[in-house]
Amino acid sequence: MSTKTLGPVRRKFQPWTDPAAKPLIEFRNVIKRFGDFTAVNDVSLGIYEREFFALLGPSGCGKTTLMRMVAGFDDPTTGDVLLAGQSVKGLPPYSRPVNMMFQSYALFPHMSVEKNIAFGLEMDRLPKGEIAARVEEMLKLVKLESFAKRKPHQLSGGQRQRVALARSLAKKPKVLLLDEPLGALDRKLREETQFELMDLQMTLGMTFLIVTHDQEEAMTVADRIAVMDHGKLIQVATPSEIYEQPISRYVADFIGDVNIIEGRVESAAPVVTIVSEAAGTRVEVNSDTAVNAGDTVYFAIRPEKIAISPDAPAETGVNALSGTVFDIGYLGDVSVFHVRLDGGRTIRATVANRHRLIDRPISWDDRVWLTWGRDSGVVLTR
Ligand SMILES: Nc1ncnc2c1ncn2[C@@H]1O[C@H](COP(=O)(O)OP(=O)(O)OP(=O)(O)O)[C@@H](O)[C@H]1O
Repeated sequence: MSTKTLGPVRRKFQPWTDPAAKPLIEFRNVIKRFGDFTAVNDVSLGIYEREFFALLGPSGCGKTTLMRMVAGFDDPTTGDVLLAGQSVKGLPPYSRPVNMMFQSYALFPHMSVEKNIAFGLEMDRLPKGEIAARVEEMLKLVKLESFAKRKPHQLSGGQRQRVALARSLAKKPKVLLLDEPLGALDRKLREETQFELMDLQMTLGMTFLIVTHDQEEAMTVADRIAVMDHGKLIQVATPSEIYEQPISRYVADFIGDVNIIEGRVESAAPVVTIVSEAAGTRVEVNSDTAVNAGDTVYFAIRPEKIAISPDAPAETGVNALSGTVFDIGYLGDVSVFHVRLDGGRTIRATVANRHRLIDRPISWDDRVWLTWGRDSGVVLTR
């Protein structure tokens, strides 16, 4: 199975960078209030045909509400939602070219797998032959051909989830909305199903909008991610941009692990030099962030970008801090070293375990050096 981000076709798939491209789904200054509570706060966003788009954020940030307004279960209080350039405000769910698959999907327990998949098509009174052909196609797509006659209780959780997916795909909606679609699956199955979803989405050429609070899932499946907080879009970008160039501490912290060092800009050019009293250090960064001497800023660096060594660095021009190891988290593939700097604060550095760990070269209470280059971290102003 292939990941689409590696494919040559997918690599060029960036309609959001094309000023002539028209979004398939568009939110225009959407505000949604429930009483005096604002669940969605002035969201403007375009999602393009064939895009796999993820809404990511903590519980209650407004992800599902945003999606429900596409599906037609809710309408904006103000602003507009458009599908293919047409406002869908006021249109009932069944008149929209959209289908929504819920986490707590309700398969009909008394119906077989094939009946479940056929249900929507029968409601639409499609000819019998066409329904049979479509059901067969869907069963093949989700690899459940041999399970057609079973009832939902005779399936595993993952298989049930695939039936729900087949059911929501059967009507071939232009847009499929997935609300935590893999929530019920264990980690291994979840990861496999993520790749299946990506393959399906590519094969069918559909537009997928997924809601998740699992950042790894969003990073894996999505072409772009919107990180939300309190009803607002904080950053909308590709997974790698979100990870490598977060625009704020909130985003940096929400996606993956990060060390954040607060400091003051000592000089802004040609490299940004930050002095941090709390960390007892000076950091040099190549940065595009517009800052001025004297500004308070935050230096953010991912643990895997910090090298850890018992020896002081030989090179000049790298950032180097010394400290003492006070904790080591062994995660199998990587080890996370918690290092207390001489100034008192803690930095985490991750090391890939490329060899089987029998004796650790670095252990508890060891004195170590942490080093990184000028391009390894980012400067954040908020
Ligand atoms: N019908 C409603 N009436 C009142 N408040 C609502 C209603 N629907 C949602 N809310 C509130 O709006 C906010 C956003 O809810 P929403 O379901 O969009 O969050 P979410 O980001 O999807 O969260 P989760 O990850 O927990 O599903 C929440 O604070 C929720 O309590």
